[in-house]
Amino acid sequence: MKKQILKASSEPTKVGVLLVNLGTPDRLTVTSVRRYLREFLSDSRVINLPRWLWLPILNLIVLVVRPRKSLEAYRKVWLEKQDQSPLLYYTQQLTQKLADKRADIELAFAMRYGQPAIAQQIEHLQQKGCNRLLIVPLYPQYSATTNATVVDHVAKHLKSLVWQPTIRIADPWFAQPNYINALKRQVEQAIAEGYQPDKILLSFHGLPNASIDQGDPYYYQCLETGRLLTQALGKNSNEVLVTFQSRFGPAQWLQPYTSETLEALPEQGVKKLLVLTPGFVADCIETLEEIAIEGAEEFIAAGGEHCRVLPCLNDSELGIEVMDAVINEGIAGWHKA
Ligand SMILES: C=CC1=C(C)c2cc3[nH]c(cc4nc(cc5[nH]c(cc1n2)c(C)c5CCC(=O)O)C(CCC(=O)O)=C4C)c(C)c3C=C
Ligand SMILES: [Fe+2]
Ligand SMILES: [Fe+2]
Repeated sequence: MKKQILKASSEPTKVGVLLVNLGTPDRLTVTSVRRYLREFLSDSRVINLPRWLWLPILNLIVLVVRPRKSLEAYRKVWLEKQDQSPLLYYTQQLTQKLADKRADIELAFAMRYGQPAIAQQIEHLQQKGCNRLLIVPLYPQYSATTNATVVDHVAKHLKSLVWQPTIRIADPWFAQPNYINALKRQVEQAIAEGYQPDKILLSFHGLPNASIDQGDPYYYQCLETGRLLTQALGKNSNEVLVTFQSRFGPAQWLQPYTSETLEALPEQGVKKLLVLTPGFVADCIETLEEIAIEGAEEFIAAGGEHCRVLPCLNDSELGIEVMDAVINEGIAGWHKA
């Protein structure tokens, strides 16, 4: 036994990077959507209500009503050829392209809810010889509902290990010049292609106001991304709006709400709109169905003429550059000579 530890500890140290996204249904079935929603919405980092109150609501109402409704939304954006949800596909592609670019590190991805599981992927990286791990929650802006639950889950797995890898958690990159510049270049490209919007709208995933009151910095990090992008584009806060989408449940969430704004803008003379969803690394049901399909329809129905929704950075060149910089910052000092 001792011998084995000695042998292992004299082996060179490899760096592993684990990208962690939210999670998504495996298949286009009610059962699969229900399983995913059950795991996601049972997380007390996501729904911060007493369990005795929330679990009956979840099991008797939400998991009865919502899976069918969500399935219809997933059906509209499901990637037929791959038979995968967009979130899984783009996360996989991003990981693959980063791995192709980076021979110096081992890369893998996991999902916080569902497959591939965090524990399984940490084990996989350890088997590849990595005893230094950078965990990258795939969210530019930090929230306890997304980032902290990843860290909780990693820690839960580490608790079962005798020889734990050394762990680092990547910083959120809401203000990183590479990220702001990538968003700026996306906007500039749309304009260069001849699309001259009256306004630009940045729609971030929402959060209950109560989370912010409890100290979650998410709102301020979204506003900072918005401010820096506005500045980089040489525009003002009347030309670039920040709104919040995907409200869930009856509580007050961050405002202004995206859908109310989309409905109000045409009346204010905004006929041509450019929309970005900079809080999402990869396109998913929230960007493709809620914004690019439903949101655009709401804008047109309210009298708007054109609503162009840009894709997330996904596995584009710009997206790879952003994540490459996040990784470099995260593993600084871990590089071997
Ligand atoms: C981008 C960051 C995200 C934050 C912050 C976030 C908080 C948050 N979300 C819910 C409830 C739901 N979110 C859902 C989907 C979803 N959420 C994010 C990201 C953030 N969520 C992504 C990337 C996705 C898409 C997943 C996909 O498969 O494409 C859903 C499910 C959608 C549906 O079934 O209709 C719910 C529900 C809460 C309550 C919350 C913070 C309190
Ligand atoms: Fe969400
Ligand atoms: Fe949604």
